[in-house]
Amino acid sequence: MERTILITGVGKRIGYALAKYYLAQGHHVIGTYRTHYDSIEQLGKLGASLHSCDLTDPAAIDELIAHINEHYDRLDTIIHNASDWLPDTNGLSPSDTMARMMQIHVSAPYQINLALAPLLVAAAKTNDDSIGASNIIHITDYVAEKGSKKHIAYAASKAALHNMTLSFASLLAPHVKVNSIAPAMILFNEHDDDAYKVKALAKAILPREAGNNEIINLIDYLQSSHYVTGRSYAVDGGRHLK
Ligand SMILES: NC(=O)C1=CN([C@@H]2O[C@H](COP(=O)(O)OP(=O)(O)OC[C@H]3O[C@@H](n4cnc5c(N)ncnc54)[C@H](OP(=O)(O)O)[C@@H]3O)[C@@H](O)[C@H]2O)C=CC1
Ligand SMILES: Nc1nc2c(c(=O)[nH]1)N=C([C@H](O)[C@@H](O)CO)CN2
Repeated sequence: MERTILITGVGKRIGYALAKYYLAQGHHVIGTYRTHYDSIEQLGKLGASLHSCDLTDPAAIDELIAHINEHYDRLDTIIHNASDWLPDTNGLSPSDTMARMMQIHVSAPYQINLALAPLLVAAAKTNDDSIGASNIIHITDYVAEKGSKKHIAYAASKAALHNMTLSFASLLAPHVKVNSIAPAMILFNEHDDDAYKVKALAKAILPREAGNNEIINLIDYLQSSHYVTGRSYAVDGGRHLK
């Protein structure tokens, strides 16, 4: 069955991998991006519907929502992937840092979920029992439960994002399942040096750079489930046991 899947932040890394995967599986992908990389051209050639949307701009989010409501009568899955991993020492004031983190990771998903929930419900009501409910997936972070000395505002916003998983799961049942995915070491960044990599890998009892497929496979499972909602799934190499 072809799903219509909205993914935020498809320009690179996990979001780009998710978009490519679901396009290859024959689904219709609506992707949002901020920076127009070559990857956006690639996704367009693969059939994705792509929308520039800076999630710090509520008006841009309203435009995205209006477009989706005008052109679609159903949504099967929303994946809130877009994120800014902003350290506390970043040149902005503390209030601007926290406001930015809460806007991108909490306010934007909140605005999108409330506005597009009717499309998710509409899809679920047309699905036969083998497909079941629609899905919202919030990609949070291991630090939502642990905190972070260097990314306090980021971690707090990801914890708030998970709290919204609880609220939206209660609000939208039984037509929409809402779950969090809390990753740890999925992909290094290009600027990560060897010393950083050794330190980061040592934090887990399964010391590895997990890779995109850990997230893809879990999202496939969550979409296939008929009985999982309001939960967080850790993808973190057993960091809590170190
Ligand atoms: N990579 C990892 O190991 C881990 C990842 N995660 C989470 O997984 C998800 C994906 O991670 P990853 O692929 O590494 O993320 P990246 O930081 O590499 O990319 C995130 C995406 O979000 C977009 N984005 C950032 N700020 C904004 C904004 N203001 N408006 C719109 N889009 C924006 C980026 O666009 P642009 O390119 O324009 O900046 C980019 O496409 C995130 O939610 C992240 O927090 C959690 C733990 C570990
Ligand atoms: N938006 C992002 N969030 C996070 C990233 C990232 O690259 N972009 N990376 C991490 C780290 O991998 C961390 O989990 C391990 O050092 C966390 N969040």
